[in-house]
Amino acid sequence: MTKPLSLDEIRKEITELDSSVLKLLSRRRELSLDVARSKIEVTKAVRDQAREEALLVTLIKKGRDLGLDAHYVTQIYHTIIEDSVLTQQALLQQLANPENRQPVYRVAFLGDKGSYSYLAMRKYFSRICEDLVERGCSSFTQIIQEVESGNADYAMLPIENTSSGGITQVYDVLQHTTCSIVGEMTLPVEHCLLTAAPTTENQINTIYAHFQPAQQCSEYLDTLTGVKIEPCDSSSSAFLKVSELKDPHVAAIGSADGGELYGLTPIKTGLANQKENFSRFIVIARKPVEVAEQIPAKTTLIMSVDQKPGSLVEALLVMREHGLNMCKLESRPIQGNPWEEMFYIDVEGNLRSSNVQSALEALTRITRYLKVLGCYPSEEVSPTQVPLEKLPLPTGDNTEGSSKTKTSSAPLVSRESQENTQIRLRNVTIGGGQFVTFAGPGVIESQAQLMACAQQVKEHGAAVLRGALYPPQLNLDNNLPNQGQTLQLLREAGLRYELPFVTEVHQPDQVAEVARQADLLQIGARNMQNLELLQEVGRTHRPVILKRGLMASLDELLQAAETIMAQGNRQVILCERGIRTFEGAARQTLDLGAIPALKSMTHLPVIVDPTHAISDINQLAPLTYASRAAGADGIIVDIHPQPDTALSDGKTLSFEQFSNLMSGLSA
Ligand SMILES: O=C(O)C(=O)C[C@]1(C(=O)O)C=C[C@@H](O)C=C1
Repeated sequence: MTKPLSLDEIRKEITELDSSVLKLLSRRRELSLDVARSKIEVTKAVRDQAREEALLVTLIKKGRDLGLDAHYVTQIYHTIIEDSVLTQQALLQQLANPENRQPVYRVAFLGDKGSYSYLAMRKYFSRICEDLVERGCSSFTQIIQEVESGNADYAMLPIENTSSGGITQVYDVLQHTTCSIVGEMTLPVEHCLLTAAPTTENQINTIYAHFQPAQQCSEYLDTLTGVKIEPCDSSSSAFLKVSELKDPHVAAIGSADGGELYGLTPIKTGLANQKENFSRFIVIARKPVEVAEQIPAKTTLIMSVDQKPGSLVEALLVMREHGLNMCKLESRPIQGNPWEEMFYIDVEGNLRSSNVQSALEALTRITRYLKVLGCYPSEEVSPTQVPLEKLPLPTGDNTEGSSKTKTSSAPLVSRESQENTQIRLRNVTIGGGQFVTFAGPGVIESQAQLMACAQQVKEHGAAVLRGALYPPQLNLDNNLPNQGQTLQLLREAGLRYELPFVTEVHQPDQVAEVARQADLLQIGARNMQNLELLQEVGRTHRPVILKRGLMASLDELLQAAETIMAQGNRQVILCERGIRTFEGAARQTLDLGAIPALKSMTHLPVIVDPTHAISDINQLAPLTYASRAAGADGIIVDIHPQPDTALSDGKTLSFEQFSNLMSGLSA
């Protein structure tokens, strides 16, 4: 028998392997630069998602043969491809703007080392130059002045955040600057509570924070009592203050990476109101840049229009007439002209292109003021997803040619009112023709059980993680995670496996908190006619799965959907889950006929949950295929590492059975 390797020997081999991986990554980067050069001659776009998809399919297959799971391989290659795209874009931009090339740039930003602007600046310029001279500033006006006066080559300015919205002071300085926007980047912002001395959260009585992070964490801060919030002019000055005080009662809000530069340690993470908290930054320079044709470009305009009815609409219609997608519209008061607004508009398009040029000509004729703030490469590299079926069946469109039923007492849900509703959850579209699988434990029992299920969900190409929050039919004394813990577990699993997640709401007072964290809400069959719950869910912006009541007619289901939609939330997914009949073989009878019937009555997506309508788990796959054949947009299934011990009251698939089901769906 060979002697097992010692820890030192294993580590030596790991280090050698990692060095080889780095060499290969460096060679891959060189090759992507060659690809970029080859694309100049043929003016081919940098991004080729068909090629990415084919590559991912090959790599996932190869990975599986080597014992690597699909999620792991996909995650790594999303990062590698993103790097490849951004590296190619940086090269093409340099070639398109040779006069801007310098080994060292001077960059102005808010705060000092460790601020979010500092982290964004380091990340953005790492691809563009060899070194940076950092010019930390104490205000946005000072930052712009640094560039306008020639003290800095560039400025990095935060422009918007997914929790707190547009950064109005930055919009205001842009109204008067002579500089141009030449770039953008998005940074994930993970706010933490950081301290300099060993302590616990409940000992903290003072928190130092910049206004923006404090606003983005307002819901967390509102839960604290007797804690003083000390405003600072940047996150880095908050770090500095806390590092100087070294007091166990004092903390700062900021990023873990930034805090580390000041010797601070995070004692709590994930403080932001939104679970996915991102900030977008813009890069400013004295002169505009050209954007290479191979790169997706954005153009930012500011304009003011006449103070008469319809002026803004007329201006916006110009974008539509020229086929320009507008990805941002903000307004700010015009300084010095009370009640007059300046509109900031981002459109997807290159300033040099004929449609942007002719749109600008048309706008010049109908606006009072119009200025291009800049045209710059779009840095959004959305990850390519490999679809479950390489050739998806057009399941969502089975209603074509069917008579459009008028549901007169439910005008919002009626098929007459519009074409099929499609609901987007990150990269998943429900109701768009693809059959979507929702899978996960019926009842969340522990972190290990949920993580194991989430791993399977991802590995087998299901699109949404499901997990029940409160099992009302179970005794809650038995150490199950409570509502807060369950949401936290789902959030962790969703983040780790990049899966949107759905969970059930039972009472109106749960809705706001669940809607803050989950991607999708679910109303159970027994609550289908709970008016207050329907109305509360209708007031949120989260899509909702509405299950048909055990004894509800299709009209009653549609009335319930109408109640939700009447409150403003138009993102309703209907779910057939079996109804009570005289047949006692299973708890309920799946009404397959409801699928095409609903499809002819409403434009809303329809999914199926067969969990309670089978007497044996082997009946689940045939009903799933039948649901797809009948035109359903998706299926909900329960999975569990040990189905025999599952606390869920429905029939549950083992991982192996789930794997077989997913293979059947992709065949
Ligand atoms: O093959 C290409 O065309 C590339 O640009 C390379 C690459 C990659 O890194 O694999 C990068 C971007 C494209 O979207 C597709 C693939």
